[in-house]
Amino acid sequence: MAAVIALSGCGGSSAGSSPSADNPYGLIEPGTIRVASLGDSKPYTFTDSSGNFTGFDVELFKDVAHRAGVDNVVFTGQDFSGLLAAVANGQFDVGVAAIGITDKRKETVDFSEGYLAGYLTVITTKTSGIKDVDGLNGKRLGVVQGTLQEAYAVKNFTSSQLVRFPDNNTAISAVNSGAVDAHFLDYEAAKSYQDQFGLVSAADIPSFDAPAGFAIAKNKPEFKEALNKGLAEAMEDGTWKKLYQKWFPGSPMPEQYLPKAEQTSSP
Ligand SMILES: NC(=O)CC[C@H](NC[C@@]1(O)OC[C@@H](O)[C@@H](O)[C@@H]1O)C(=O)O
Repeated sequence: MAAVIALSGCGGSSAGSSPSADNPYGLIEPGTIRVASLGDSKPYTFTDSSGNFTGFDVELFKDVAHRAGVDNVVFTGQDFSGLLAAVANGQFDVGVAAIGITDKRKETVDFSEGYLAGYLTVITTKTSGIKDVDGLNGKRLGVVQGTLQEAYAVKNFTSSQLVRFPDNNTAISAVNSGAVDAHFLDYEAAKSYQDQFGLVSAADIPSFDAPAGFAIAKNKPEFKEALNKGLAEAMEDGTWKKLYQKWFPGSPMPEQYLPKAEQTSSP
């Protein structure tokens, strides 16, 4: 006898609830923001030793949510490949995980304004002999399923054997065990794994055309507007800069997210 699972009536469209007076952002549960995130993309989004989610993206989102009037923010770890679908089908109100904004992804979800533009990085062991992207020819390259790295590698690293992983931790274990020769992930996460395991960077590929944004279900204009307003305030009052310096010390700082008075390049 198949168990009949009664879904708690949350009304509204399949992607969470429709906005109403007591639920202006159309959240699944009024007053709570449910966030789909990742546990192993340090320092963007990761779980610390007590299992709490933290990192640049996490702290920036919590700041923005506070500015939007919501302080009850619940993070859940996901595989990256299922994250956008889970937001699109209303399981979560938002995806926060250094998710690059692309037109392809906009077919599934909507995005806030961008809040972080950086690089995609190939990391490898000191003994692999891989010193640049040409060194990837004939080699086994790890990618996390569903990432921009996967899409880029399929298009550009056609002489490599791509090996798909559910997350960075399993991919890095494969690099360390020699099951793959290199892994392709985000710059700051790469730096974190390099420090942890003595790995080295072989290539940094700019991804400025796909800055990270908060992913939300389509047709949630009130929620999107509140997130964008909070992001703009956090950038203008220097909160963004403070978090960037905390989580990415020493990294070059993109100017476009600094207070207007500190932006030197012409508009
Ligand atoms: N957390 C992940 O594994 C996401 C991997 C990958 N992040 C790319 C990105 O959003 O990372 C932060 C910034 O460097 C962006 O420029 C970049 O596109 C993606 O969106 O597919």
